[in-house]
Order: sequence, then structure tokens, then C-alpha cells
Amino acid sequence: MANRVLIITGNSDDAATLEDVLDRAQDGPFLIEWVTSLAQALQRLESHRKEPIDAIMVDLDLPDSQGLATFDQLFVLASSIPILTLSTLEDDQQTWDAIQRGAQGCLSKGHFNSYLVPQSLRNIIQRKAVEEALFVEKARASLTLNSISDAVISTDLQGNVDYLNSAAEHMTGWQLDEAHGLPIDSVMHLVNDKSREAVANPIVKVLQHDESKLLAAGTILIRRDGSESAIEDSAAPIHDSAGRLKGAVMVFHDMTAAHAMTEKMAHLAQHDALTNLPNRALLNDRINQAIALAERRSSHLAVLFLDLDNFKHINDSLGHGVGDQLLQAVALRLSDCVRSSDTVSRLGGDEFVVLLSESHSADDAARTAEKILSILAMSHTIGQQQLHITSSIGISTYPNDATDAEGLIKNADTAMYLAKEEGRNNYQFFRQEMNVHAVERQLIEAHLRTAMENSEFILHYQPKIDLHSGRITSAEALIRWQHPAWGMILPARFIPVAEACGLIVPLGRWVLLQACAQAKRWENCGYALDSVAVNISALEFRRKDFVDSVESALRVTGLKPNNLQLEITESVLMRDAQASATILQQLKTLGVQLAVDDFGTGYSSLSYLNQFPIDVLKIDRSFVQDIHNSNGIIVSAVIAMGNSLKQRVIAEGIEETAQLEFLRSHHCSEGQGFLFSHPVSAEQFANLLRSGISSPINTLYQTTGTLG
Ligand SMILES: Nc1nc2c(ncn2[C@@H]2O[C@@H]3COP(=O)(O)O[C@H]4[C@@H](O)[C@H](n5cnc6c(=O)[nH]c(N)nc65)O[C@@H]4COP(=O)(O)O[C@H]3[C@H]2O)c(=O)[nH]1
Repeated sequence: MANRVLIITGNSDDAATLEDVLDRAQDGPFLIEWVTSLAQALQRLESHRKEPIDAIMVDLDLPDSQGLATFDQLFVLASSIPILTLSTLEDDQQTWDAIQRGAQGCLSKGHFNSYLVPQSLRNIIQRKAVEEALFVEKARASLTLNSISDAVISTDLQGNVDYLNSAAEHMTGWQLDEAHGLPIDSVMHLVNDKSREAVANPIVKVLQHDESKLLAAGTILIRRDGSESAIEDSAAPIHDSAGRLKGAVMVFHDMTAAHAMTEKMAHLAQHDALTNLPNRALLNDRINQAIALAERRSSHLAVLFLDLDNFKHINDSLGHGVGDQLLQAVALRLSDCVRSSDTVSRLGGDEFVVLLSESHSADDAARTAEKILSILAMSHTIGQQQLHITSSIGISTYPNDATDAEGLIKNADTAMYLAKEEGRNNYQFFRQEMNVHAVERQLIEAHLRTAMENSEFILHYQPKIDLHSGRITSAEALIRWQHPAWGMILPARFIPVAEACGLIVPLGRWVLLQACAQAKRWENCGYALDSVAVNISALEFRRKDFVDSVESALRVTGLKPNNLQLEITESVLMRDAQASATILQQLKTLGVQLAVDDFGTGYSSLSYLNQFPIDVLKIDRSFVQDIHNSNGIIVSAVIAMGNSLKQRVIAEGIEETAQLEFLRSHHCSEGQGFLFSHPVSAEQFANLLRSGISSPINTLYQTTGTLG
């Protein structure tokens, strides 16, 4: 491609010679433009962008400008174009000055006809092009280095800093011009994060061994202002084109945020997000560590499995927000109950596990469990509400109950279930036979699921007797499970399982329907029964559709509401007395009779009892059977209370004539128990209705004469 050359000279001979030599040049082709004055030259350069000039040849002595002033003015517009001055030998100083100011060289007048002229011109054009490319390359490198987030710092062969990019300036606190020439160690002060001892700069090692080096892990860079950041990366040698070592460069970046993020991720992986307590994974680690320690010291440890009683009810009725806050409050209280060497963890839901890693004896664990029970039972203020909650705890110990984390947790869980069955708000130590119990539960649950479809349940009925007339007043329906292989199973074995897995709801509906239908059949046969009584479990009682299901059973069977008695245990009623009062009121509106079962065992608040629309109080069997030892103090007090509240009192579990005599003499109106009859099938019950009760009661009536 032709190179465009601008010749600026007032001397037409010089111009002609130059044009001639360039025209003939083999290094060409050249396109020549000739102007005679500086003004014309400047004018031409204005349009340089449109038609670029590749080189300028200028005589500094022009008609309108002389000497270096000519060069200076020209250079303002043509700094990127290589310029050769045309001079005489006498102009030596001026030529030198022009080169100092940016000229690429000079051509001596009198030698313009030489083949060296086009050659020199070609050389300076090429050199300028290379310089330009280098400049662009350097600008690009500089821009890139200053816009990356990695810090880059380089040194010469002696390890003195010769470059820092912006990120390195920011991270070290040193500007390039301040750091330039300083030893790398004074600009980058490195220490180990743990030992705080100085760490050798990898640049020094690179210069010693002429090979790349990684920065030691855990290196901290101390900035000029004393602040610190964790850094990571490597250093490498810089070689010249001949492969000689010229210096070293180090690239590094701030790991502080990444380290913090890693730590946060590790924390999240091992902790429960809601309570910030260790989760199951971390708990397992801690238990395994504690076991290893206990093994070396031949000591003990204990695992407490804790479950909140009726937490689901709080969650369902007050919302998950309140439930979450309650769990957080429980987490805090639990943490306050134990030593710092112990671990409180949340497994999920309302299940917590406490590891007592320095439990010296079972008594230690029992004391902690008692402390936890009483501290959690204290009221919790959540927002505007005062919440009351109890908990059930199962305890397993190492090495007695299990020798690994999984076994200890599992056995404590099993013991916790027993604590629930024992009436909640208590703790139980694991015993090996509980495992048998747990396996049995699972088996029962599996069989329960098909028992309904296979019609394996039947109802037995136990008569309630008017203790003054001996008449059968009503029947209590009691469920039995006739398992094809296991035989007759009593409710104590399967009702708690059905309650725990929710099967009690369909089962309870079936009982209600069957009992109402049977009562209606007896009514149709002309048997005068006041009512049939049905036991209602906590889960059924709290269901929103419970009142509807009672109403539907009455409608379907045609039994009058007043002929149905619902027995609800005292502890179920008292668990949330206010809510219970509402449900009882709805049932009362329906017209059914309401009885408090197991009365005396559930710590009733008498003020509530007074508000409940209760018809019947059933004195728990344990009090009746204790009449002999306690002179019947509780029984007589309950009878007196029932009479004053205008509630009928029924005594459960009458087995002995002496008990019957006591009850009658204290004006207890009704009773049931083996003394009169065990629970019997519907047919046998019909026989009883026909023939009446043949039991010591009749003898009693005969000997005492009058009734009531
Ligand atoms: N030692 C002794 N026991 C006597 C005597 N008289 C009656 N019993 C027993 O005492 C229990 C009375 O029922 P409960 O207290 O409501 O206690 C019931 C009740 O809580 C529950 N249950 C029974 N049927 C149902 C049902 O259909 N639904 C629900 N939710 N629970 C039921 O199972 C519990 C146990 O029922 P059963 O095994 O049938 O046991 C019955 C009955 O057989 C006596 O003189 N001495």
C-alpha cells in the first residue's frame, strides 16, 4: 500500500529532488504532497483524519515560520506522524533539539538524491506503526489490569516494587508512585492468621527459585493502615524475550468475604435456622465426641429427648408465627438450663434433644429433666399472649442404653413416648423393655389400618346402676378389637396408638354411630335406658367438625340427643379450658349429656368446672378403690361437690360390697363396676336389661330393706 508523504519546504529544488527519489524508490510506492509554507501544512493536517499522512518531511526554515517554532507548531497537530527534518550540516544543534522534541530523524540537504532517503522514510513509518501498536497494547493492558478485582503487584529482579494495579493499591493502601522502588515486604506485610508470625512473600521465593509459588493458606495481608484481609493466590516469574529472569508478579484477591460466606454456610449446614441451635448432624458429632471422651475417662453421659405437649394445637389455633416464637423461647430456656459444655439441639418440629456430656449419674440427668419441665411449664409471653405449655422427656444414658449417637437418640425418643403415655409433663428413663413396647406399637399401628375395613372392632357395654334402686340406668360403650390372630384386644393397648397416629378419628366416629344405633335398637325393643355413654378422645374433641359428627350420628340413627352421653376426661377438658367451654356449650345446645371422665385426676380448676355445662362427674376408679385406705375422703368430697353443683355423680370401678355401701351411705347416685357387671356384648347387655342385675346389690337391698 502506498504511503502518503507530506513534504513541507519553500525550496522547489529540494522538493523536486525528493519527489524524484521517492518516485523511483523500490521501497515505495509513495504518494507525495508538497506544500511550501507552515500555514498550508497546518491546513492540510486539519484533514489528516480523512486522508491520513504517513510521514512528514519538513524544512524548519519556511517563508512563514523559522527554526524550532516551525517544528513545535507542526508537532501540535502531527504528534502521531513520524517527522523528518530537512537540514544543512550547520543546523546540527537545531536538528538535535527537534529530535528531543519528538522528531524521528533528519535528512541532510545535498544528500536528498540518495537511495537512503526512501529507506529511512520507510523505516520511520514502520517504527511509528510498531510504537503505535505497542502503545495501544500497553493502554489495553493497563486498562484491563486496573479494572479487574484481583490485585496485581510486580517487582524488579531485586524484589523492589515497580507496578501495582488499582486493586493492589486499594488492598495494600500504597499508591504506585509511593510504593515504586520499595522492597515488596514493606508494601505487603503478610502474617499467618493463626500464629500471627510473618509469612515470607512468595515474590521473594519466586525470585530465588525462578518458579511460580502459591501463597500459603491462611495468609493475612496487613494494610498500610493496619486493617487486615485474608488473601489467596500465587506469584510467578517475569522473563524477557531471551528467557532471562527480570522480576516477579503476584496476583492475589481478598478472601475475607468468601471466608465469611464459607463460615456462614458451614454454620447453616449444622444449625437449625429457626432457633440457631445445633441440628441433628452437629448433635451426632457432639454425641460421638462425648462418647469418645466418656470412653477414655470411663464416665457417663445422658441424652434427653424432649417433645412439647400439644404444640400442634398451639400452632393450629394461634398460627405458625406464634408457634415459631414459642419454639425460639423454648430454645432459650433450654439453653439456660444446661452447662456450656452440654448441647441443646432442635431436631425439627417441637422436638429437642439435650446432650448432657458430663452427666455423672442418672440422678444428674433426672435433676436436669425436672428443671427443664418446671422451667418450660412457666408461662411464655408471646406478643400479647401468655402461653402455657408442658413437655415430655425421655432419657437414655451411655453406656447403659446404647453406645452410639443413633442408639442413644432412638432410645431417648422411645422413653419420651412412654412419658407422653404416662400423662405428659413428666420424664422417663429408657428401659430395654420399652423397645419391645415400641415395636409392638408399630405392629399395632400397621394392623389398626386394616382392622376397620375388616370389621374387627366390636362394642361391649357396661351397665351403670342406680345405687339406690339397683336399676340399670345406662350403658357405657367400650370398644374391643377382635384380631383374627391375636384374639380380643382391650382398648388400653390400641387406643393410645390410634390417638398418636390419628386413626382415632375414624374409629371414634364408628363407635359413636354404632353406640347410637344400638341404643336406638334397645329403645325400639322397649328397654328403658336413660342413655348410652361414649368415650371421646382429645383428638376427636378438638376437631372443628366434632359437633357436626355428633349431630350427624344422632340424625342418622334417630336417637334423641338426650339419650347420648359423651364422656370426656378431665385432663382433656382442662388442657385448654376456654376452648373446651366453647365446645361443651355447642354440644349442650345440641341436647346431649356431658360427663367428666376420670374426675379427680386432672387437677381441675373449680372455677372452670362451675362454668362447664356438665351433667355428670365420674369419680375415677382409683379413688373408689382407695376408699378402704383413705376413709373415702376424696370420694365423699366429690359427691358433696357434685351434689352442690347439681351434677350427678357416678362412681367407677366398684368391685366390693364395702365400696358400694360407702357410696350409698354418702348419697352417690350411680355407679358401675365389676361388682355389678363386666362390660358385655350387646346381646348379653339385652339379657341384663331383661333380667336385671344379679349381684350383691340385690342382697344388699334385701338386707337393708328400703331403697335410697
Ligand atoms: N379394674 C376395674 N376396671 C373396671 C371396673 N369397671 C369397669 N372397668 C374398666 O374401666 C374402664 C372404664 O372406661 P374408661 O375409664 O372410660 O377407660 C376407657 C376409655 O378411656 C378407653 N376407651 C374404651 N373404649 C373407647 C372408645 O370407644 N373410644 C375412646 N376414645 N376411648 C375408649 O379405654 C379405657 C379402658 O377401657 P376398658 O379396658 O374397656 O376398661 C373400662 C372398664 O372395663 C372395675 O370394677 N374394676
